[in-house]
Amino acid sequence: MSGTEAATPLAAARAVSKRFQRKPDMIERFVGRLAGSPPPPTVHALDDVSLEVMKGEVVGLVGESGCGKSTLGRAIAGMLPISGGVVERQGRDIASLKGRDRMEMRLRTQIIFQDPMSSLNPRKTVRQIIGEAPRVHGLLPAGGVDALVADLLARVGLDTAVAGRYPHQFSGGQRQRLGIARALAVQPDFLVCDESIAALDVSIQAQVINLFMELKRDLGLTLLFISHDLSVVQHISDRVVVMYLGRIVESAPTDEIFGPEGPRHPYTAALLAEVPRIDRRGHTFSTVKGEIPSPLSPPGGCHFHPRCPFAMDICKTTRPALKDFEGGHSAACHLDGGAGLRAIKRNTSNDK
Ligand SMILES: Nc1ncnc2c1ncn2[C@@H]1O[C@H](COP(=O)(O)OP(=O)(O)OP(=O)(O)O)[C@@H](O)[C@H]1O
Repeated sequence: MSGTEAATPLAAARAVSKRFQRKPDMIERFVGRLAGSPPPPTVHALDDVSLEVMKGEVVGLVGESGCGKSTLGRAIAGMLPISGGVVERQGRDIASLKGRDRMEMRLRTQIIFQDPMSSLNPRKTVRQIIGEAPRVHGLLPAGGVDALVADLLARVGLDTAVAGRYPHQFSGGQRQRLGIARALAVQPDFLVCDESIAALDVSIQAQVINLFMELKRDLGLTLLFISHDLSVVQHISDRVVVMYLGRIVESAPTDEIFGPEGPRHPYTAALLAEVPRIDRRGHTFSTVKGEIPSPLSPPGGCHFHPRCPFAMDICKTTRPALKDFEGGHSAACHLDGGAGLRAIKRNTSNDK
């Protein structure tokens, strides 16, 4: 470094930034080095995923960390560009919409994140946080911001007197309620709840789940409920969708997947086996073995085959199609001619 030597990292950063201002060609040289390095590896966070959510439905989306749940939720909410395929709302491709139509469609899907603190502006009051988006988008009711804020606070179970407070003055559960109130302020009909209760104490989790159920009932909301916790998903969802390494491997009504017939895919069975339940003695096949493979180089054929206790040769080479069965159940598995675990379960119970 020429000229004055920077004494602290901050001073050094300032000095570098000044040099860039004086010599813009240095930026070009820096970019040139990056461009010459090998291209970064590509992760296909979603691989030929197709998900339909019906109006008023609660869909639980489960799977191990990194399988693509959040990516799918964000893509549905229009927060992430997708490299192929479409996201449709009532038959309309949301990417094809322009101007006001596009904005209205975006507002109709809102995401509730895991950590409300990181998505609530700490410098703004509750009134500002809740009132901002509806004001910007011309969605304020006749009574103005105050009426809207009071209505939403009451709806999420908070005292209307807290409108002048800041996010740090609330507990974790209360902040999540604020996050929900802010989402509701733009009148969505579809909420993507991305691990929305994962950071809360168990007793608070139950309260927030009940709030989601009340909102669904009272406002006719549709929910995509992303969670690691299968017992929560069982409680809240009408349908369970299971993802593994960017693919949907099973989708079924909750009653069926948690009922006596159980899942058709060994991965779902392994996930379920890890949920402690007193009524499932003799129902457990295996627990999921080993680490989830790197999404940078997923295994060929069925991505789950290296961990599957029932893997066959075909599983190593051929991707199983997601096959539809009666009752709205679908699974992607080569077992039992594509019927999944059912034959093995039947044989196991006959042997007893
Ligand atoms: N911004 C990003 N840049 C690069 N890779 C990403 C990005 N976001 C996600 N990924 C990758 O995409 C894959 C899917 O990630 P995603 O967060 O959707 O999974 P997830 O199932 O929601 O995991 P978790 O339960 O841990 O949140 C992972 O391999 C992840 O590393």
